[in-house]
Amino acid sequence: MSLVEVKGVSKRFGGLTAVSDVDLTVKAGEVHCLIGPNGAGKSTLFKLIVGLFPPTSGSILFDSADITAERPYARVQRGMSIKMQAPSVFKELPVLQNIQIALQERCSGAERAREEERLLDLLNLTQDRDKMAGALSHGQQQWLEIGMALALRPRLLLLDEPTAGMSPEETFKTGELIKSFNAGGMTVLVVEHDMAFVRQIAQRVTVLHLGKIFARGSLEAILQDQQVAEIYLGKTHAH
Ligand SMILES: Nc1ncnc2c1ncn2[C@@H]1O[C@H](COP(=O)(O)OP(=O)(O)OP(=O)(O)O)[C@@H](O)[C@H]1O
Repeated sequence: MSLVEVKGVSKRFGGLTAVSDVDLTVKAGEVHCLIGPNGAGKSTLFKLIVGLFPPTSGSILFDSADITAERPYARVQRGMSIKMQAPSVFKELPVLQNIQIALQERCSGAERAREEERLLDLLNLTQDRDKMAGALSHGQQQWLEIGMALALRPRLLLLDEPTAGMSPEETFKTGELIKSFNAGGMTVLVVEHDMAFVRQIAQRVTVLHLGKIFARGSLEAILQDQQVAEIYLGKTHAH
């Protein structure tokens, strides 16, 4: 079953077509990675799916409902949760309070207390619960923000370059974290540059290039495609 269907979507900024007639399906229960060289249109497509931009043309379905005209908050209510590229935790507040803010809409009382503990444990932040979020390492801040996105118990978790600025160890831990959410049934769509990370987590991959779908399938199949290697892999190391 498809959870997200992007149908013939384009996005133009003045004379520039950032996303051009894209069809993309994210199946329920999969980890799907969106890859491609700089400027390929990945972040734009991501923002179209979460409703931060309206498409110039085309439609977007979530769980078979047409959400093309819906605002981001309505998409969140349907079960989407997003983590943008730069961490945006409340740095001047303790870790626990960041989690509490994220949970306040969904639960209260004893249930909230249980959820706080579950999330802190999942993110490996139990020891750091009273630290100011701004005092955490960059990787831990990214995890805290992923935890805040998870507080909504989304059906679809959308992550834009979740490993940006992370050490290889932090990147690996992030991959294991994503795999554990997915094992619990969550669908995950990730924009990512780091191919080792994509290999660690992706069940299916879509390659964007110059705003168009260039290839899709398993990472193994895509890596055997010479053209993908030329347009993407040759450049990714320079990123
Ligand atoms: N708000 C905007 N206004 C005008 N042009 C934009 C806007 N957002 C993106 N673009 C342009 O659209 C194209 C695609 O950009 P986008 O950020 O989606 O690519 P990307 O694949 O995410 O790149 P990167 O890997 O560098 O983040 C680029 O040419 C970019 O300059």
